[in-house]
Formats: sequence, C-alpha cells, structure tokens
Amino acid sequence: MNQQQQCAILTQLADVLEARQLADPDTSYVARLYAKGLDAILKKIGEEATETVMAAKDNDNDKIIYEIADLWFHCLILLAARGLHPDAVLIELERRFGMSGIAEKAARSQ
Ligand SMILES: N=c1c2ncn([C@@H]3O[C@H](COP(=O)(O)OP(=O)(O)OP(=O)(O)O)[C@@H](O)[C@H]3O)c2ncn1[C@@H]1O[C@H](COP(=O)(O)O)[C@@H](O)[C@H]1O
Repeated sequence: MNQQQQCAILTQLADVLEARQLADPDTSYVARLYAKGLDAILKKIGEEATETVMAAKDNDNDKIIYEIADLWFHCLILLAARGLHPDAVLIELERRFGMSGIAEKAARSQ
C-alpha cells in the first residue's frame, strides 16, 4: 500500500464517520455510538486499548493488528464527534517527526 492509498483510507473513513452523525442509529453502528454520547465512545476506546495490550501480552500479531484497527477506528469516531479531522493528528505527527524523517523512512522502506 502506498502513502496515497494510506491517506485515502483515513480521509474516506473520516468522511463516512462525519456523514454518520446524521444517520439513523437503527441502521448504523457509528450513529448508535454518537447517539449514546461521548462517554460511550470513550468507553469503546478504553476497551479497544485494553484489548490491544492483551493481544500484545499474548504475542499474537494478528490480534494486535485487529485490535489496533478497532482502536484507531474508535479514535476516528472521537475526532469526528469533536468536529476534528484526522489531518490534524497527521499534521501534529509530521510536526514532531519532521518531513526529513518521513522522506528518510520512505527511502529506507524501498
Ligand atoms: N470500520 C468499521 C469498524 N471497525 C470496527 N467496527 C465495529 O466496532 C466494534 C468493535 O467492538 P468490539 O470488538 O467490542 O465488538 P462488539 O462486541 O461487537 O462491540 P459492541 O457491540 O460491544 O460495541 C464492532 O461492533 C465492529 O463491528 C466497525 N464498524 C464499522 N466500520 C465501518 O465504518 C463505516 C460506518 O459503519 P456503520 O455506521 O455501521 O454504517 C462502514 O464503512 C463500516 O464498514
């Protein structure tokens, strides 16, 4: 997967999560979570973080990937619920890491 595809997944998912703010809770998991409120979203993030830790303690790489996908997914829901876009997080990571670091890593992975 190239960098463009990685960003497209985040952006498209963020768009879907934003649109789900107006969706029917009866037909959408995400709309149901929004309807339950911020505490329910935070509870899911806590659960998924704990499940990630347990997967790592079990040395189960497949489970680590699965649980981190759940964790990121629910963090994206939190961002959308707060009116934030994942770009803001990517910009913060870029600020810390620096563009030179990203270029270096990309070169190393080729
Ligand atoms: N990517 C995801 C996704 N990842 C994880 N999950 C859900 O997150 C939950 C993870 O919680 P758990 O592992 O605790 O499983 P669970 O016991 O079923 O969860 P609970 O019912 O207890 O909350 C599961 O219900 C998963 O189905 C997701 N649900 C939806 N999507 C995508 O998000 C978009 C919007 O989804 P809807 O709002 O359902 O249309 C669609 O494109 C979906 O494909």
